[in-house]
Amino acid sequence: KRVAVLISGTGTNLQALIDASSNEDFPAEIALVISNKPGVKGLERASAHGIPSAVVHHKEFDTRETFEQAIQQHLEQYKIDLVCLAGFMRILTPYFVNLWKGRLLNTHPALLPAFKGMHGARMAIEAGVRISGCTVHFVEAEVDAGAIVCQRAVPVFPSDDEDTLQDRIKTAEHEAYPEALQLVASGRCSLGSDGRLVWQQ
Ligand SMILES: Nc1nc2ccc(CNc3ccc(C(=O)NCCCC(=O)O)cc3)cc2c(=O)[nH]1
Ligand SMILES: N[C@@H]1O[C@H](COP(=O)(O)O)[C@@H](O)[C@H]1O
Repeated sequence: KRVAVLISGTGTNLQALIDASSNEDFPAEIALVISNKPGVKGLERASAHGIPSAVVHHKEFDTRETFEQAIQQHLEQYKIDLVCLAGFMRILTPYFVNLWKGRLLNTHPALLPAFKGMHGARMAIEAGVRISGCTVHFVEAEVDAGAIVCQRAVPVFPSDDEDTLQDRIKTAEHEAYPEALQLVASGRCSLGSDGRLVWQQ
């Protein structure tokens, strides 16, 4: 499967997917990286591995749909089969989500359905939970609400602040995302028409 990874920043999850895909038994190759922000570290990671990349800057478009159409053109050009959001921070409209239903994954830095939104680690600290983690899920129009493919739990220590917890969560994501991509790219896991996860026996 040809995979495009959409980023907005440092790209440590992108790096984890690149590293996992370098094993020839892995059922996916990272064929394209798209960032909505120029000059981010994730773009350097792509070029360091000879992976084509593009910047589609959302501020250059009048509407969300035209921004997403520009992304779609790159995905078609590179014959992409699956899209992975990895720190991609723009909400996608139903236009894009419906084009990629069942072929669009995201990683969230909390154990969904808890702590939806931008600041999963911060909300866990504020809530005083003792366990948090990450969730890889299919992307639906409703934010952070798609069928869950993989989750990893991490402990929350009394000494933790948002940064130390976010770091531990990222380490868990770097295991969970390749596992989730493996499951979906191999066809082991898919999204049912009822929006629930389907496991091939
Ligand atoms: N439709 C759909 N699209 C998404 C886009 C990104 C992410 C990543 N997680 C995200 C979760 C929340 C946000 C957010 O609230 N950003 C501030 C507003 C930015 C903007 O105006 O665009 C961004 C990414 C998840 C989803 C999702 O679950 N469903
Ligand atoms: N949405 C969150 O943003 C972070 C992106 O990190 P990176 O992959 O760019 O290092 C990840 O923790 C992801 O869950």
